[in-house]
Amino acid sequence: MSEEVVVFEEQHKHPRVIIRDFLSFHECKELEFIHKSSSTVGYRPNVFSTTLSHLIATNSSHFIIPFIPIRDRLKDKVEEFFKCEFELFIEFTGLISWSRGASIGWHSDDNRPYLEQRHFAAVCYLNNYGKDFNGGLFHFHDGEPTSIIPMAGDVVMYTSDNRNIHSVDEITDGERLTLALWFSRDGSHDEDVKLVSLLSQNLLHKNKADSYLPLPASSNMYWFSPDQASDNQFGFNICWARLHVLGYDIYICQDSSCESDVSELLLKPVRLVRGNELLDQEFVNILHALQIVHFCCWKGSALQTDVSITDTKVVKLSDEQRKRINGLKSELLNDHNLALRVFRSKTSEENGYICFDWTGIVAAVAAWEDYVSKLTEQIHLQLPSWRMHESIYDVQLG
Ligand SMILES: O=C(O)CCC(=O)C(=O)O
Ligand SMILES: [Fe+2]
Repeated sequence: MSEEVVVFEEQHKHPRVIIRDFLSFHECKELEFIHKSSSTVGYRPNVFSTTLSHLIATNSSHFIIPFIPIRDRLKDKVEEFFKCEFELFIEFTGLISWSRGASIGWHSDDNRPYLEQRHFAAVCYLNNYGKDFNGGLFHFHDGEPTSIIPMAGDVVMYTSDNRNIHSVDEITDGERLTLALWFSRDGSHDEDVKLVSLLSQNLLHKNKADSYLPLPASSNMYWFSPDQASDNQFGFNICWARLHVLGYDIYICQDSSCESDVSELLLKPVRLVRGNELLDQEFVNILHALQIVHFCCWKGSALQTDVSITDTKVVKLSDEQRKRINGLKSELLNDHNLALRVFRSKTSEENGYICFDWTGIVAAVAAWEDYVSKLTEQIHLQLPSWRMHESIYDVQLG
């Protein structure tokens, strides 16, 4: 599909552009996979985010690779459209999802002292209004267009100043996902410098073989509470909840009965459970299991065809194991209905209830390993050039 650039009258008064089909279906789905398996609770109520520095901090630096060509293309387009070639730096890159209850009133994106460096914004829509979520329309206060209906693959670019005051309606259902970037003319706010330094510290001393297994951040970063301002004990762990809405339970393998610290629990090996079936396959921690399940959702039927399944071992869950699962669930998912309201997808197909089969998960384990090891190889090949230039870009390796 080729992109279509939509420009509007009074460009000088309201510098903005929409590009339809800027991202491919594959790019949207890959970023959705990364977000749903790596996000943390965000900076505002009912918002979740995945930043590049968070990916590095959780041993998932390789997930930066799919962002790189997209960032390059976005920066080129912003510079071309707003006529500032070679002048911009990327200030922030992040995947941001909003679920039921999230909204933002009229604002410009540079409206706080600590945001003054933001000169341009690019918001890419990764899923669809009406299908994946309801509510969440984008509005400009003045000029054309007055509203934007988010559609996967489209991007809106605008200056961050008060010529582009905008708002987003409250999400009423589902989860609205975007890739948001801000650009600055001020090189001291270049996020690449910071990211390259983090990558260097994280990757240089690591054993390549296990460098792609995820490592959870502190547990409060995954704790959703209805009232985020207070240290509310009600709510849920978002990793557990994302698996729960897809029909899975988590069995924590080592004896965790005396474990009171949730952070410790998140670091333990886990197994996946569905109904009274336990898959006889250990994942290093809950994030690892979450990645496999979302990888399976992403790849779907494409997985089964090229992997032969001979050793799918499923055992019956014992009463003792069920008791332990329920005990942990009452702690980590103490508001079950809230979790469903926040994460339940609008389409039951995506919730994985149709044609569920353990062989899909087993196939996903092998295919995921192949996928992440290739990304890891890429990051090790490109990092020396990034270090040299203090910039993250698509290195053409001859
Ligand atoms: O997600 C959108 O459509 C815009 C979000 C926004 O305005 C912001 O994060 O400042
Ligand atoms: Fe905004």
